[in-house]
Amino acid sequence: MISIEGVSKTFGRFTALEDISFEIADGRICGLVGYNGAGKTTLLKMIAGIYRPEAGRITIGGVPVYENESLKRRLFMAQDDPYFLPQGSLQSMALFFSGFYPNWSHKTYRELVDFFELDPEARISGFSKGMQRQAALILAFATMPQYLLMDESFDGLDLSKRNQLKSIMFEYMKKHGTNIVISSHNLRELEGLCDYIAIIRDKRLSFATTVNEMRKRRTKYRVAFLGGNGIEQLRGIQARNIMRDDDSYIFTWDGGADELRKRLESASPLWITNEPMTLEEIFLDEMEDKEYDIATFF
Ligand SMILES: Nc1ncnc2c1ncn2[C@@H]1O[C@H](COP(=O)(O)OP(=O)(O)OP(=O)(O)O)[C@@H](O)[C@H]1O
Repeated sequence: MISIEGVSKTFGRFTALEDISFEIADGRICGLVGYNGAGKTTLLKMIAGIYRPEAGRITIGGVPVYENESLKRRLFMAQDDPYFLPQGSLQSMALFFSGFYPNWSHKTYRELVDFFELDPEARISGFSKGMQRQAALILAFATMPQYLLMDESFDGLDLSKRNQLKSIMFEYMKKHGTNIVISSHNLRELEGLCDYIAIIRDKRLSFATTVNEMRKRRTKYRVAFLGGNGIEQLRGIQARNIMRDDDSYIFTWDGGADELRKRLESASPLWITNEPMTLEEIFLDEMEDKEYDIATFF
């Protein structure tokens, strides 16, 4: 269990994160989501024990992680800008990591090198961005971490490699019941992968919940009105993200269909249907972006 209790982080006078609290149970794949600059990397670095929180505390399996050497050897953070030894190859990195991580598996390392078809003797700095990402992931999994923190790990990978990475994550999770936290600003990437989501917004935790609960929070409806127009009624019931689509409106609303039918009665709805929301739609709905009049920019 990863437990984050009232955690804040400042850099000089700048507050990056404020009073974050949530728990990630063992065996979960948690998606840490937020826009650019939301504080995802900062939080991951605190979970990894790289940064010390100014307030609050983070424990893993009940013990604090900061300056906890033995815990850090069972945990791996696959950074967005992975570290490699200067002039390092996969082989030299494997040697380097095998000395630090007691669970290092040379078998897993060899399997993954073959799987990704990378040359273990080549200089990693000569690899493309996507290949460097793959090299970092090979090393990450070969340390056989009990806790795996992944910062934007899908970035730079092509579609087939992304799918392969998802399969590897599932397989690793199935065999080792590890705890994986993956940050992303792309919910589409996390669909079908994560069973727990934490959203950071304006330096604070917006919410952290299971994906099932998240889907129950909000429903996307489609409604058609007799006579075509019902926008005022929809605004009146605080429908969100209202969009017109031919003769119907699509919007999100927090309540159930029966209640909605009752609330819209005066506008004579012809029919009301609901549709499943993707994680991305729930995220965008939650973020409620400011509206800009882009036409005035130029
Ligand atoms: N070492 C640092 N020194 C000063 N400010 C920092 C430092 N690291 C992060 N910040 C600031 O903290 C905020 C959060 O940054 P962070 O990298 O955690 O965001 P992020 O959610 O990972 O963003 P992105 O999706 O763009 O990678 C940003 O405003 C950033 O400028």
